[in-house]
Order: sequence, then structure tokens, then C-alpha cells
Amino acid sequence: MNKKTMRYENGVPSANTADVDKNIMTHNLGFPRIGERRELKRATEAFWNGSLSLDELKSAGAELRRQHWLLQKQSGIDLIPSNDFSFYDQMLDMSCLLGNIPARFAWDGAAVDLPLLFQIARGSGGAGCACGAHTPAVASEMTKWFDTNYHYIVPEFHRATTFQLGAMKPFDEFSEALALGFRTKPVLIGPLTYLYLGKSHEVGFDRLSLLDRLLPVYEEILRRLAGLGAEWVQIDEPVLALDLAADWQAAFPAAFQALRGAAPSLKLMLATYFGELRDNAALAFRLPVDALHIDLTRGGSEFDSILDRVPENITLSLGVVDGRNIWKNDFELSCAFLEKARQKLGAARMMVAPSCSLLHCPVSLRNEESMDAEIREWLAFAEEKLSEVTELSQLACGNGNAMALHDNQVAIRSRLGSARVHRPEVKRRSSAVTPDDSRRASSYSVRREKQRSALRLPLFPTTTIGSFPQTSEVRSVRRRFKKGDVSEADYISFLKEKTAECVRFQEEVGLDVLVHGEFERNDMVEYFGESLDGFLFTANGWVQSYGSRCVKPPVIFGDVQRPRAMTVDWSTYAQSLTERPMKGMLTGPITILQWSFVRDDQPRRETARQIALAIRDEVQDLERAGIRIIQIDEPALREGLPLRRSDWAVYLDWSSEAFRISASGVRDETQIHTHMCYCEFNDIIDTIAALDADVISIETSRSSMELLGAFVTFDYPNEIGPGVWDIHSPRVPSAEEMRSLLRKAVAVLPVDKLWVNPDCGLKTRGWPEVTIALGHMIAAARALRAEFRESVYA
Ligand SMILES: CN1c2c(nc(N)[nH]c2=O)NC[C@@H]1CNc1ccc(C(=O)N[C@@H](CCC(=O)N[C@@H](CCC(=O)N[C@@H](CCC(=O)O)C(=O)O)C(=O)O)C(=O)O)cc1
Ligand SMILES: N[C@@H](CCS)C(=O)O
Ligand SMILES: [Zn+2]
Repeated sequence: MNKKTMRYENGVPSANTADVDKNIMTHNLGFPRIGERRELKRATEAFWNGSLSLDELKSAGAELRRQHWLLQKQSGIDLIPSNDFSFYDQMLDMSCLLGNIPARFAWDGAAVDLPLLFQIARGSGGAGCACGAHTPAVASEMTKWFDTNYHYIVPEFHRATTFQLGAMKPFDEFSEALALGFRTKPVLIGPLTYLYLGKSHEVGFDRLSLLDRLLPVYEEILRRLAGLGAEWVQIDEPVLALDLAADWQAAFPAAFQALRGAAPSLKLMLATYFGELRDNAALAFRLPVDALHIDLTRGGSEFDSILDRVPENITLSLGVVDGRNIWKNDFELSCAFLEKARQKLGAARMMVAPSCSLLHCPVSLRNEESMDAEIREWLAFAEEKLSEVTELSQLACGNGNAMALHDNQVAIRSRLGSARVHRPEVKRRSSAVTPDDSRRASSYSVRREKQRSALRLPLFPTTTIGSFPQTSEVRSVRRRFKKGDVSEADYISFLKEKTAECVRFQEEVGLDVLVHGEFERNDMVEYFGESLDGFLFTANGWVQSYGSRCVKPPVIFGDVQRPRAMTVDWSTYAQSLTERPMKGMLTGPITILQWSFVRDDQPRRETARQIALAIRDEVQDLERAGIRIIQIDEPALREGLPLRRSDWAVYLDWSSEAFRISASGVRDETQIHTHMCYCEFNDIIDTIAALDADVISIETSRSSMELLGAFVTFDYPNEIGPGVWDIHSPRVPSAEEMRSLLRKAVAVLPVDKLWVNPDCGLKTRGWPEVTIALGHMIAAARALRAEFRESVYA
């Protein structure tokens, strides 16, 4: 968008049309529910551990909702969302609302309450079920929400699936808000997105065929909301930013006709986000809705064509404030979009909003008192973004604050020109990378023999993914250290003690390749962010990752380099305690990139390469220090894929190059592992193979080894550790369960390529369950070793 298309008077966009002084409505698509001090996390976990009652948990939720509605009102938002709150996940809430409860949870048909919802999310029965009365039921699968670091609970579908109104949440929350004086806009995941993002395991069954059974429940929901006094309802269909097959596209018009017909008095807002509409734009315009929300932070290039085609009866909601990043909005750029829309549509037919729900942003900059003052000026979190929306709406209709625009532009220019952002030596090194820097010296088959003689591991070698329980003791000592209440020397010696205990435990339980436990890390990305130049970390910038779990993504504001070794001391200390191989543990460049807030003043591929070079230096330092196995985790590689397939090749090219730059600077004997979790591997299996890691550990247990299929079909050349324990569930699987998962793996993969490990790191688990589960895992591996030794070594 050309800034010159706007007219300014005294620095404020001029308002010289008939629309002057007409308000442009503002709205929000969703607010972070976790709370600015993670109040929801604390309350939920307290309920799980029995120290908070259900009523107290519900009150904590209600208090957060009240605060958030009030805050949005005070920020000047006209249409405030409801039902964006969730105690766990909005997709799981939809499954409950639609009465789609997996049969193994023995739902009795009464309104789904929180305990049942949590069982679906976390599994029930066995060691994990506090009440002890439930039969073991495996949790529903969890996977990434589009290209974000948020995880949703995957709806399960069968030929026999039926739907019925199963919960009252959107109605209760709408009424609750109304009683407080807020006539909110309830948010629902749309029927197509709900079906699309679910899964069926039945061969030949197409979940789209469930639409006819699903729609009547949506119709009932809309009727009820209208009956309660709702004026607007937001229906999220983010799948419209994906490549949709013709049958999915074709399903939209009739579905929306049904929704429209159900409650003619309701205004329906179709919300799309995370990308351009492209070939789905014409379809979106044909739908009988009152407003269409588009994401202009990602779909700006198609804005003109959208504007040309938007039907007369549709209001366009312009998502100009980035809900996926933390940079201050560039008001000049946004006003240019708004001005164009105003000229074409008029103020009455447009709205201003964030690009998507603010779920993916930290709550407020208010709590960042100690943040670097210069950089703070460049940022806007959820609360500040709402003010931006309001200010933009005022600027766009000519009654904006000239100072607001001026200050905004000063901040934007200050970042672009800051010497803190640019390091010439980093740029020089990055541009001097050659193809040799991203290739191991020898082929995998040569490396494999050298590594086998060097490491002498048994058949089915056992290992873990890196982290061991981050107990409240560990976290609270770190907290006291950060506050200055514990000295650095005491903190280090505490961590050494934990590491030593962990090494002893691993030897005793019988693991073959050990890890140091990652006790010194608050998080696998934040820790590296704290050690690298070009990163800023926040004090309270929490973002929900799944359920009660949060992350604090660092902010990459400038050129990245490694001032000193980051992990070598911990790995060498841990190695000094054991004869068994100690795996060095690193987070890969794409995962660091993907789970940070990334600078937007240069291409992501350039930032990725800078991080890759920093990690490469660390890998080489670990090797020099005698570490023979190094794991470079890349769980976010898949998540970073562009949503449209035509954009994949470019991303896969630079992202796999970044991984290989980080991994290729070592000798043949050094074994490089990687790890990926909570993603589908099928569509990028060739890229995964091209990473050329000697060993990959992957999450497979929740899907009962289904995710291994891609590796089998592709004839994956290197070694694989399919996860046998779903560490996101408190349920501890038996040795027999793990053994049967391993049998599935040996049925399809060569036994001498298989490793045995959990799905992911153990940081969220407690020591008692880790002790039992790893004992079971070792027993399962030993049983298989006994079974297969003869056939392999014969
Ligand atoms: C592997 N995963 C990760 C993702 N993204 C990341 N950035 N990191 C990941 O590991 N995405 C995909 C998956 C998602 N999985 C998880 C798993 C676990 C968590 C998690 O446990 N998060 C923690 C917060 C972690 C952290 O940063 N902790 C800090 C702060 C500790 C803290 O809360 N201190 C308390 C005091 C504690 C006490 O006194 O008992 C306080 O400050 O009040 C630290 O360890 O120092 C969580 O608790 O949610 C996230 C994603
Ligand atoms: N090494 C990390 C990987 C998580 S994806 C861990 O074990 O927690
Ligand atoms: Zn993982």
C-alpha cells in the first residue's frame, strides 16, 4: 500500500469526504485468556492438583472474563468478543458444544462440564486420574493451530458421529457479559473449519459428509444466541486461507445459507485470518454474511482486488493490527489501507480490527517495567494493540490525534534506523555462507559405520528427548535467583546437584544415551534467546501454548550472534559424571525463529541463517569438548510451513538449509540427532530426510504410530526413534502398551534403525510418573532386544 494515497492535514489523515466524523466501528476477534499474570494457568493447575474447587476455578475464569471485557471496553472497542475464553482450548470447547465426545469417555449426554472436558484433553484413568474411578481413556490428539505455536485438541470423527447441543458455554458467557453491561459478539469456530481440522481413522470415510448432521446444531446455537439478545456473531473460518479442495469449497454456500436462515436477525461476521483468501475470495463474497474480516498483515497484497469485489451488502473488517507479532503498528501504512477502504466503501461499511485473535500475543506491556526503554517503544502487546485499533479508526475518519500519529512514526523510524539492530560483521558472515557449509563431509552410510564403532550402542538404544521434570522446586529456585534472592554460585550448585541426580537416575533406570536434564533452562527457546545477541526477553510476555502451558517467546529485534558458548559447561559437566554417552542438547534455528517474535524488517530466511550460524558454533564447541552425540531440536519446522502449498518450496529450501548449516560442521563420528513433535510428517518427509540428521526422534504414541507411516512409505534412510509415551498426558502407559507400539514400528522398519524414546521432553511431568514410565520403556526395549537380537546378529 502506497502511503501517498492518503491525504494529510497537520499530520492527520484529512477527512474531506462525506464520511467525515462518521465513526468507523472497531472490534476484536479474541483476547488472551491466560491473564496478565497467568492467573488462569495457576487456577487450572490448582484445580487439577486438588487445591482449588471446581466452583473456585469457575469463579477465577469469570473474573478474568470480566476484567478482559472491561479492558476492551476501556480501550474503545465497540464489538467485544465472548466465547473466546476457554479453560483449555477453543476447538475442544466446540467439540463439547457440538456434543462430539469420543465414546471412550462414556459421556452421558448431560451438559459437558469441566472435569470431562479436561479428561478429553489430558486422558483419564491409570496413574493420571486423581479420582481413580475412571477407566483408562487416552487423551484426544493435540496438534498445531495453523502455523502458530498454539495447540488444539483434534476433534474425532467417525461414520457414526452424531451431534447435539452438548454444552452451554457460549450462551452462559454471553448472558454473563450482558449482565455486566457488555453486549458481546460471541465467537464460534465455523462448521467447515471444525470439520476440516478434525480427524477420522476410518478408511474411505470423508468427514465432510458429516456436515448435514452438524449444521442443525449450529443453527440451534445461533437461534439461542439471537434469543438471548446477541446482535453479532463471529464465525471463524480460517481454513479459507488454505488450499481447499473443490468439495470443501463447494460446501460453504449451503452451510452458510443454513446458518443465515436459522437466525435472520443476527448479523454474521465471517472471520478469515492467517493468510490471503486467493482462490477462496470469490467464494467468501458469495456467502450470505453481513461482514467479512480479512487479515491485512498477511493478505495486504490482495487488498485492492478484494476492495474491488466486496459486495454492497457486506461490511469489510480490516485486520490491520498484527495479532501474531509484537511490533508497534505502522499507522501510516495502516491508514493508507483504511483510507482506501473509506473512499471505496464509506465509513459505515468498514470496521477496524486486529488481524486475528490476540491469543497469540502477550497481554500487556504494562508489566514490562524493566525492559530496555528504547526497544519498549517499538512494541505493542494485546492491550496496546487494542488502543492502536481505536486510534486507527479515529485517524481514518479524520478525528484522530495528531500526536498519536507523530509519536507512532517516531517509534517506527527509530527501530528501522537503530544501530542496535544492525551488526555489519553478522551480515558479512551470513552472506559468505557456501553450499559446503550445509553438507556433512561424508554420506550417511559412511557416518553410520563410524558412529557405530565409536558409540557401541545396543539394539533398540534407549534415550529421552532432553528435559527432565521442571519441578516447582527448580522453577522457584530459578525465580529466586532471578530476583537476586539466591546467589549465582548457589544457583549453579543447585543445578549441578539436580543434573547429577538426573544422570544417576538415568544410569540406574538403564538408559543408554543420557541427557543432562535441561534444568538450567526456563524454556528451550527463551533460554537461547537470553544468551544470543539480537534477542530481547520479556518479564511477563506469556502466551498460551496448550492447556495451562505457556511460553514466553523472545523478541528478535536485531542481527543475531553468539557472544559465548551457551551449553558446553552443562554438557561437559554431565558427561564427566558418566561413562555413557551424554547427548548435547540444542534448539534448532527454525524452532528458535518460529517460537520467537521475529523482526519484520528483513526476510525470515536471513534471520534464520544468522541463528543457524550461532548454533553451528555451539555444535562445534560441544564436539571439541568431547560430546559425541548432539541433538538439534526442530519441533517447529513443520509449523513454519506457509499455509499455501505453492509457497512451500521456498520455505523448505531455506529452512532445511538453516538446519544443515547448524548441523554440518562436525566430524563423521559425531552423531547428530534431531527431534520433532506434534506435527504431521507426511507432506514434508522428503525435507526431513534431506536434513540428513543421523537419528530423528518423533512423536507417534498419541496417534498409535500412525505418524510413522510417512517414514515407512518414504523409506526413510537414517535412524528413527518413534515416541512410545505421550508425555503430554498424565496417564502412564504400561510396558506392554509401549511394547505393542514398538512392535508396530518393527513391523514396518528395520530393527537396527530403531531407537526407543518418549514422544517429547519430560519437563511437564513429575518424577514419580517419569520413574515408572521410563522403567516401563526400558523393560519394553529389553523385551524387544531379547526377541530380535538373534535375527539381527545372526
Ligand atoms: C515443546 N514445546 C514448546 C513450545 N514452545 C516453546 N517455546 N517451548 C516449548 O518447550 N511449543 C511446543 C511445545 C509446547 N510444550 C510446552 C511444554 C511445556 C511448557 C511449559 O512448561 N511452560 C511453563 C513455563 C516455562 C517457563 O518459562 N518457566 C520459567 C518460569 C517459571 C515460573 O513459572 N515461575 C513461577 C514460580 C514458580 C514457583 O515458584 O513454583 C513464576 O514466575 O511465578 C522458568 O522455568 O524459569 C509453564 O509453566 O507454562 C510450555 C510448552
Ligand atoms: N529438548 C526439548 C525438546 C522439546 S520439543 C525437551 O526435551 O523438552
Ligand atoms: Zn518435543
